[in-house]
Formats: sequence, C-alpha cells, structure tokens
Amino acid sequence: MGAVCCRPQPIDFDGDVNLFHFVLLRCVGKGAFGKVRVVQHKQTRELYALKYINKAKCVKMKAVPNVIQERRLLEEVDHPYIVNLRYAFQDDENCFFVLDLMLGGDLRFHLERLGSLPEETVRFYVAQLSSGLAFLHDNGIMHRSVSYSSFPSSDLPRLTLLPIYMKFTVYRDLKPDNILLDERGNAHLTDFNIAVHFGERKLTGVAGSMAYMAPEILTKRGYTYYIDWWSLGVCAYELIFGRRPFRGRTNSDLTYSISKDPLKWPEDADKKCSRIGMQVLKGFLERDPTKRFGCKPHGEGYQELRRHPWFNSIDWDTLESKEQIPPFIPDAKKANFDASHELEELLLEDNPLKAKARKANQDNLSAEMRQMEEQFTSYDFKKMQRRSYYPHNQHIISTATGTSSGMASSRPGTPANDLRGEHGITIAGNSLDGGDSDMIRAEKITSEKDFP
Ligand SMILES: Nc1ncnc2c1ncn2[C@@H]1O[C@H](COP(=O)(O)OP(=O)(O)OP(=O)(O)O)[C@@H](O)[C@H]1O
Repeated sequence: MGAVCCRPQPIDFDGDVNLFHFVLLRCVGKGAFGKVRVVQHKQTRELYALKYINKAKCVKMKAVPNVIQERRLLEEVDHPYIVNLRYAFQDDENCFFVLDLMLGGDLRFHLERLGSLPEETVRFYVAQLSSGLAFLHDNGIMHRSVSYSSFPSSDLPRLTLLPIYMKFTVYRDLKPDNILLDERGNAHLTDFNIAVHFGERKLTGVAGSMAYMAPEILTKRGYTYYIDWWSLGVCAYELIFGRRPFRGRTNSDLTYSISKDPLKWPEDADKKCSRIGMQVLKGFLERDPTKRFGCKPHGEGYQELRRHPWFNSIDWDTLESKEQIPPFIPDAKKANFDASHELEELLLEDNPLKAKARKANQDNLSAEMRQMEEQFTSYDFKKMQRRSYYPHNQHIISTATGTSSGMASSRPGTPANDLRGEHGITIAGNSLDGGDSDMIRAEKITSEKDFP
C-alpha cells in the first residue's frame, strides 16, 4: 500500500497549465519579489525561464497592479528581441511567468566583467533593441476597441468615422540589467513591470531607473515613448565607454546632470568609438525629444535610424529572423549568471519552490489576494491567442488603495538585500494621467568605473 502513496500523480497536460507541468532546474536570478530559475516542460521538453513572485510579498509592497499589468502587457507582445511570455499561472503562494530562456546572461553581468564592450558589438545590440522598441511603440497604434457588431447597421457608415483609440506602449526601464542575451548572443528586452500603454495624453508618472531617465520625465511636463530612445543612448554609451554619460552622487545631482550637463566624452573616447558612432550616441542623447534620434513620429524615426551609415554593416532585412551571427557569443561553459543565486537557494532558502495542489476553499482571501486571483489569469501560448487588454490595461487599480481617479498604487523598490546592490531607494510618484504606474527607482551609482 505504501508504494501507492508514493507513485507520482499523473499530469494532466490537457488541463490548465500549472507548476506540475515543469521540472524545476537551477536558480539564475533574483528580482524584487521572487526568483528566476530554469525549468523544463515535462511534455515538450522545452527549456524556459520561470519567474515567480511571492503573492504575500507583492501585497505587502503594494505591487499587485504592477504584476497584473506586467502579465497583461506580456501576453500582448511577441517579438524576436523581446523575452516573450509563454505561460502564466498562479498557485496559493506565487504568481508564475514562464518566459523565453536567455542563457547568455544580462548585459550588466557582461559589462561588469569586461569593463566595456567593442563598438561593433554595441551597434549590433542597438540594432536588435531598436527593432524591439519600434515594435513596442508601434504595437497596434491604431486600436479599434469599438465593437461594430453592437451597433445598428444603419449607423455603420457614420461609425467608421468615429475616432479610434491611439495606443502606444512605452517600455521605460531600458538599462543593461534588463537586456538579456540568448545562448547565441542576441539581445532581448525583459522586465515589463513598469511598461505601460497610453493613448493620446502624455504620461507624467516618474518611473524607471534614474540614471537612464530622459530629461522630460524629470521635468514632469509630460512625455511619450521618445524616452526609450534616450535610455537606449545611455545604455549604448555605458556599454562602449564603461561609464554613464550623466552622473551624480545624489538624486538631485543626477537630475541636474541629466537636465543640464553638456554631453562629455571620455579622454580615450576615439579609441573606443568612431566619430559616426559618437554622432549616433549624441543623437539619442538630444534633450529636445522632437529632435532626438529615433523619435520622428509614425515610425519614421526608426526608418531614419535604419538608414544611418553607422548601421551599414547591419542587414536589416534578415535582422528579425536572427540569421546574423552575433559578434559576441557568450561562453556556454562559463556560467553567465551570478552563482550566488543558486548557492543561496541551496543553502539559505527555507521555503524552496515546490509544485503544490491548490486549496479548494478560496473564500477568505483579502481584497488584494482576490484581485490577483481574478486578474492574474492563466495563459498558455500553445492553446491561446495573444490578446490586448487595452484600454482597460491603462487603469489597473489596487483593490486596497486605488482611488476613483484610477491611480495605481505605488510599488516600493528592490529590497536592500539584492545581491548585486544596483538599485537604491524607491519612492512613489503620482500619475495624473491615470495610465502610468507610479514608481521611481532612484539609483545609487555604485558600479561605475572612472576613466582618466
Ligand atoms: N528569461 C530569462 N532567462 C534567463 N535569465 C533571466 C530571465 N529573466 C530574468 N533572468 C535573470 O534573473 C534576474 C532577475 O530578473 P527579474 O526580471 O525577476 O528581476 P528584476 O530585473 O529585478 O525585475 P523586477 O523589478 O521585476 O524584480 C535577471 O537579472 C536575469 O539575470
């Protein structure tokens, strides 16, 4: 009889996706609310990254709307240079994102080890990331959310003239930490927890990592997705020269530097970057967003970027099919992850992740737990079509703290025990447009290297 109790339960692959469908492998990263580990789907044998977020911690840190927003936005996008969502589900303890696995590590990891990257490598990443950003920005720009079938047919000629929703997506968190390489060395955008949709009204909420924030975010007069091209410029500069273009010891020094300091180049800049490359960096780091490189409206900025001579070596026609050989191939033998994550999991974790059946009774949940239960819905890329939640995704209100203006509750920052210690204080900001999750991650400049 004893053998019966130990026999593994059959797995229902036809039912909703859950943690029993995966073999849990090594731990490769740690985020603000949970961890990231490699998993293998037991039926397809495909490897993925499993990002899991502790629900109680998420409620405590008032991050429920952010997690739901990230889940919804990720369902919507699918692009070769974005870390795409493949499955989403939850159990009593955690929310789970199953994502494309990136075995090459993040660019912060490589930058810290190498000091700086060759211009040619950075150009390749900038091309791939530009393609990802242009996709996000343009993603369904015109979004018809009127269901024509709900109107009498006599109204149809008039209805075709109805204004249609303008919809843009702004990523807002571009930095080397959020650029992941696959095992072949292709760069991908990840971490969509402060990305947001918006319509015709500009965004005003202060969100992102301060060192990468465009000046128009800091002046609080409203901004659009043009900010992402600025952040791409900061990243490219940092990757090529090993230090950021604008720096400050305090938040106000950094704000001043981003808003006012002239763009300076390291003394040995011309050894690391061609004149034409510097022209591109300067173009991204233009304070006036209407003159910024990449920012001409209706996708023209991206087309202009593709035609720029700095990108002559890039074959744009095959870029998205990943046929080009990346200039830097991460060494598969050396772990491209901080080994302390796995060690910490093995030695210090007192509640290791384990697949558990759900409790039948969900009656006594707090308002936020219920919100997660209802809105962090399951997704399975093999069985479901991707869908857009817009315009509803704009106004995710925390059940506990939301106001009638639709303001999302604030999300405090990365805990101090983040092993890499890259993010410092996080404070809440307020969004007047209601579509902007409110978060600022001010950054301690701890990992900078100074050139003479
Ligand atoms: N798809 C992936 N494949 C491989 N490693 C990943 C993947 N996603 C994340 N990681 C690793 O896990 C680390 C933590 O990622 P995660 O997105 O959870 O944390 P984070 O950047 O701090 O975001 P958050 O603000 O959501 O906590 C990353 O820096 C990366 O090294």
